[in-house]
Amino acid sequence: FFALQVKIMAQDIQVQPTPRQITVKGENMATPVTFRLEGEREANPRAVKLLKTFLGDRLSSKGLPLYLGEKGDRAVQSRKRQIPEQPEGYYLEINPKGITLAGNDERGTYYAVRTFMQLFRDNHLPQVEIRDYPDVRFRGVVEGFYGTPWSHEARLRQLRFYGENKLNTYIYGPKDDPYHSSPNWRKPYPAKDAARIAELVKVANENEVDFVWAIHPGLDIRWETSDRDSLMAKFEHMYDLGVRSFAVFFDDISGEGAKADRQVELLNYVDDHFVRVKPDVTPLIVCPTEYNKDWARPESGYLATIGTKLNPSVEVMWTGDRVISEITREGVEWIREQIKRPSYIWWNFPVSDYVRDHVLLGEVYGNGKDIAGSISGFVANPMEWAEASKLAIYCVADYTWNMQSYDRSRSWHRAIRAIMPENAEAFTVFARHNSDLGENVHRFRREESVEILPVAERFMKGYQEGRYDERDFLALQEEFERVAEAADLLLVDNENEALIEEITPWLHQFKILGDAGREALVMLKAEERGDRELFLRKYNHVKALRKRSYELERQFNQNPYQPGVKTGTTVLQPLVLGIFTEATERFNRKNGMDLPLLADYLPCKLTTNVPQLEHLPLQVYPNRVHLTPLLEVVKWPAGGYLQLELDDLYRIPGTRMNFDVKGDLSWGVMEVSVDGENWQVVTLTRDARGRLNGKWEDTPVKFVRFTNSGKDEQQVYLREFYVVFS
Ligand SMILES: CCCCCN1[C@H](CO)[C@@H](O)[C@H](O)[C@@H]1CC(=O)NC
Repeated sequence: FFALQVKIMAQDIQVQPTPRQITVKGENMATPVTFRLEGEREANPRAVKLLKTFLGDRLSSKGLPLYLGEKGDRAVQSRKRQIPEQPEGYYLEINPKGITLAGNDERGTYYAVRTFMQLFRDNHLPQVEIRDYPDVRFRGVVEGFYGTPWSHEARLRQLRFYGENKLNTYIYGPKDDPYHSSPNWRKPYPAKDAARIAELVKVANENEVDFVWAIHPGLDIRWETSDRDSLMAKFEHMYDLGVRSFAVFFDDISGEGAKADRQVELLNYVDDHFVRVKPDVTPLIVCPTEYNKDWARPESGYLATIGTKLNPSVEVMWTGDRVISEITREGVEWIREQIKRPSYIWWNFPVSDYVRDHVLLGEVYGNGKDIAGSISGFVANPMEWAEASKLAIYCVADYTWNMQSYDRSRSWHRAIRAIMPENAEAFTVFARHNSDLGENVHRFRREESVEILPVAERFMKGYQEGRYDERDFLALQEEFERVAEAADLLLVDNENEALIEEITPWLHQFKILGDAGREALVMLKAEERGDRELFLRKYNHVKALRKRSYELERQFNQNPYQPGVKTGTTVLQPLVLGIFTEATERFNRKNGMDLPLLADYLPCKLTTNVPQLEHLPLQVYPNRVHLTPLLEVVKWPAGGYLQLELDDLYRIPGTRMNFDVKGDLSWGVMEVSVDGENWQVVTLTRDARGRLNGKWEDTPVKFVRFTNSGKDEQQVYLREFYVVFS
């Protein structure tokens, strides 16, 4: 019986991340009024500071002894053999005779204190022994996305969050910071920015987080000593600001900067003459140009060069089989062969810079639990929404510390309670329906609205076949009510204002979705009862809600890629539209009316034979359609075409393309057609900014296409491509 009881008690002891081994040694004990701290002179000063701040006036020269220190320190000598050998491992013991917080190294001691703080209750302490250490050596976040870099305050909050969750790495690499990338990577930061970096380093150290400063020189680096010296000088400048961990990113570049042997020569030089001569700099990290298997070209010999010529101590990053992909055992073993070392995973989730109208709040899943042996690091690339990214980051902390015990749902629920303790329920409802990305160029998808999906599918099928289960109807009604409630509760929440500020546009959209869902269900019942007056009232209400939704889309989160605010796109939005459409069509038939359906605006079909454009989502507005711009270079083969087919005949008062091409664009031809057979050429003029503009005011047309009519493949950036209709 006792063993069972002990087991139960071990489970209700919540430590984050999940420790490797907890042994309950007896009943809970009363929390001592005071503690006598032993070992503070030798122990990790950051651990001492954290513990003393936490215990405050419970510290005294009398009271229960609390032994703190690293393996080899006198204070924890008697427990030396209990301390795990692994880096950052620790041993924690609480019993009526005393408390021991002993690290295998300084960071281990710090983590023992963090665990102790989580176990602490004012009136009782569990009698436990914990032996714990992380699976993955380097764990954390790479701020490596395109878009608005995180604010200084957001970064400070992140670093404290990492300290609480035993993440030990933050890589600073925002693509849109001109001093990280071109054109100013050669220049020192202006004083104000430099001071902020120095403060980040200080706070990172306090939280036992390595602040890794990354440089992204590849867009315009010249393989000469002058640029090598510029890079060394910049690293010295960052060293003077307190940075002790460095990275060089060669991702998302082409041309000269992408040459493997040149990159390796530079990296080995930096490793030999900077990293290894400084007394306290951690191993250099590189992000290779071929950073995923999909982009790896064995014939280029790029990875082979990295594997055979790059100093073995340099860490090599990897995003998996594709730019955005789940990390599998097979995948990490493949790359390990190529680069002759474990890979340092750069996981492109929850980054959303290619689906900017979505927030990604879903569970962290799909990565192997058996990959720890083949990787040296695992850092997540987050969204530009720092607070909202904490949900996934919390789960990554859990997963990378103790893979075998990682439970995606338990971790996700704990993450929500950690981030929104008061409104955990409301935030859970919101996060459940804001997790998928929708159609996107990387074709990476996540589950969404998992619980309600079977009910929604069963109900819609039943409704269309003329009989549905009333219980399903009520379940959907309840869900839409929860959606509306959650939105309002979160909009007035003040426990995490920074988070609410980030997601407010999505909360407004979520409220509209909840209201529209409830009203569409009332429409359905009114139609069944033949209550014309009520039906028309609710019909008009849903249309008004739809219009408000589109207005929000154009007011918030405007960016040149995926402007707007999408929520519940995978299940709830289609469900509302489906109910509204079916009810309205029935009403029209029964009453000889022709109430228009929700103008989903100008449905427009894209067809193309350019591989990278095949799954491009369209941004459709009442009289315009935009192609989603792409971050990566598009290889447009000779004869490659892109065609838009409209639902009717329209004039085209304007069309614009920006391919960010300095050179000749005569290979590009734009044509229009009424029937998709006979085409007329549209005259294109190039404006001062190199954009191609055209229009077609003659006979209305149904098709627009753009073709590479030259004989060579063209490499362009799809910065902007839209067509206006009238
Ligand atoms: C132009 C390359 C498109 C891939 C860009 N990926 C991410 C996803 O959009 C982006 O956030 C990040 O900068 C990045 C580059 C990358 O993954 N490097 C290892």
